[in-house]
Amino acid sequence: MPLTERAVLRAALIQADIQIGQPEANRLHMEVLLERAVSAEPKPNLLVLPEMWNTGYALEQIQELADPDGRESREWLSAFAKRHGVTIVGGSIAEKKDGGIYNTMYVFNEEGDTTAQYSKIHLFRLMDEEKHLEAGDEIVNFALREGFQAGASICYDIRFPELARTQALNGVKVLIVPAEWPHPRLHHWRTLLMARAIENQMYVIACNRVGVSGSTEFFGHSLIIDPWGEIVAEGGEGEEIVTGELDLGLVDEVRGRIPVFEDRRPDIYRKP
Ligand SMILES: NC(=O)CCC(=O)C(=O)O
Repeated sequence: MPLTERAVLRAALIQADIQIGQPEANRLHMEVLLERAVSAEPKPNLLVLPEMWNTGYALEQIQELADPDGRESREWLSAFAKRHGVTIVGGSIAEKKDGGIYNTMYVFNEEGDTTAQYSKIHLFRLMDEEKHLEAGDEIVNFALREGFQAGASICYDIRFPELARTQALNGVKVLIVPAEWPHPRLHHWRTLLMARAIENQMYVIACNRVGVSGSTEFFGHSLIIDPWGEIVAEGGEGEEIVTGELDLGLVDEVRGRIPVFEDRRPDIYRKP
């Protein structure tokens, strides 16, 4: 679908490798990649990092490695957002809070203010998350631009269509998904993200890590999918910055073309 003169948002997804259990090395590496992203022409206005970028899945040591109240990660991301005048969806980090560890996303606006905080609500048993982490219990939406609401979702969350649908019903036009999603489930990753975009007629922006951790290989394939289900950008399997433009008018246009939200029958869905 051709872009018109309408407002666009330029997104850059930081498809990075992550060193397991090395928060300082990971922050320094992310800084290099973020600097590279903002020096591109045209400059992006939205940066998205992958899931658990500070520690990776170092769950056995997570009590010692997690960032207390996310303070260090937040200070650094906030300063970066303000310095470069960009919005940052800070992937997620291992955050130590109230005696537990959460898989938490922070969002910063162009002034560096925190505009949202979301803790992953569906913990992934195949990677032992439920043994070491606490689940969040709140759905989080936030404004990226006036009239352009985003919904937070982390990795495994995309297997639960109720979440994205609830967000769409509450005005969300773009779903943002940091991930650490490995082989051999590339087909699931691409299909689920595509389905969330098409069924909810929303943009989906998903930033996955690359690299190997123990016997687990992460495949990247970060994606920007438009509300019609077209792929705007897709990464390969190596480290890279995946960029693409979001046409802020396209969601309403697609929702007008096929009026899915008007044709829903919630009265019937509730019947046993
Ligand atoms: N980090 C995750 O939540 C991984 C989810 C995943 O791999 C899946 O298949 O679901």
